[in-house]
Amino acid sequence: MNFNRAVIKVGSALVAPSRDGCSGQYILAIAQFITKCQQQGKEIILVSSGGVAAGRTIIQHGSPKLSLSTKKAMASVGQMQMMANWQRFFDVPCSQILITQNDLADRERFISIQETIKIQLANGVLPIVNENDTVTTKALAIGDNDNIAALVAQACEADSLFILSDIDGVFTKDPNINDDAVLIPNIDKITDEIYAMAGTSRNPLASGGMKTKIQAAEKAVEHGINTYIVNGTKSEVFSSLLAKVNPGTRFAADKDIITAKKHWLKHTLKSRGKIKLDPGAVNAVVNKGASLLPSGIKSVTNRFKAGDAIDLVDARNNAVIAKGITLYSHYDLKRIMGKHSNDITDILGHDQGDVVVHRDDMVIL
Ligand SMILES: Nc1ncnc2c1ncn2[C@@H]1O[C@H](COP(=O)(O)OP(=O)(O)O)[C@@H](O)[C@H]1O
Ligand SMILES: N[C@@H](CCC(=O)OP(=O)(O)O)C(=O)O
Repeated sequence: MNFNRAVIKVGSALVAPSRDGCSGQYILAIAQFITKCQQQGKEIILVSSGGVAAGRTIIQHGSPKLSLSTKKAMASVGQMQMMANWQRFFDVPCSQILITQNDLADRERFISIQETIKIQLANGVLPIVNENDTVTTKALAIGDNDNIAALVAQACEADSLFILSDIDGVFTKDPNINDDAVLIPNIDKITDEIYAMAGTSRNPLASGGMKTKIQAAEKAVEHGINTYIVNGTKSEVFSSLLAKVNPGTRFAADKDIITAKKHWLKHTLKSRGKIKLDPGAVNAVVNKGASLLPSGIKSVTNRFKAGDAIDLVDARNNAVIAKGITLYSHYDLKRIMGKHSNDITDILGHDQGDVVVHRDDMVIL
């Protein structure tokens, strides 16, 4: 359980336990844990939820089910309260980093976030990240900080991710509604069976429940990041972590780490379209590690630009075999599909290179 750089994700229930403004009830023990880690020379990045719960008393609301705009208004005012609440427990300066899915999906912005965090860590700052709720739309929002925390852990090359919630870890079913639920201390492989155990949250101000925590763990372990889901309401949990004892559920990091870029491509970028490949192209891409040439493309679906992520589909059975970044738009691809690479310039009047999807910009699924 050794770690040098960790992302710690703190859920709404810990920041604002009564769902009405912030409290120090659980934050104090978490802040003490972070301080002890920092004193041992470890680097910590905090991902904190709780903006909506913290701002709930300030924005008027009628029904218990809040609209997206009301939640955004709460989040933006609650963010100030939440940051102030954290800062009062630290002597080190805290920084506020608000990000969206678009920021993480754009390679340049991803690198910008990465550089900012690294410089702050080198200067003894505690970065505190949350989703920028004001500017997100329903379609674009990652919508939960569990997944954001996994992506941040990847961006700042953390070796561990701690997801602190109001529950001891992953149980065989939701323990809040099933008395016979049993805690699973170690998960070596995240299977459909594990996902089937994970339910939603009963807290209307939280977003994901256990499902998004498992998704986050899957993203993180695949990137070589050990992930823990532990109970942040129990101060003894932090003594266990400092004593290198697992107090909750541990997901072991994948030994076969895929590169940062492929991880970003697979998990963060949304596919904008699909192209169907003939058997020769499928074989070349899947078995020979080749780039995709226009000659192997049989059809193009949806509208997309050069630089977008698209699905590569086996035309024989419609199975998605890979995801990659296309160097050509749907419009250009419709004109060069099935053609030899040497003919691209003649057909289009320009060319972006011989290949449609380069091997380095592709992940096999
Ligand atoms: N299999 C499961 N194991 C543990 N908790 C589960 C499970 N399925 C659903 N849950 C629920 O997930 C909740 C934690 O998620 P959530 O409320 O979103 O926390 P946070 O606000 O910390 O992100 C638990 O309180 C529990 O009710
Ligand atoms: N950006 C939102 C985070 C919502 C969220 O992910 O909540 P949770 O499931 O408690 O981690 C907020 O600050 O309230």
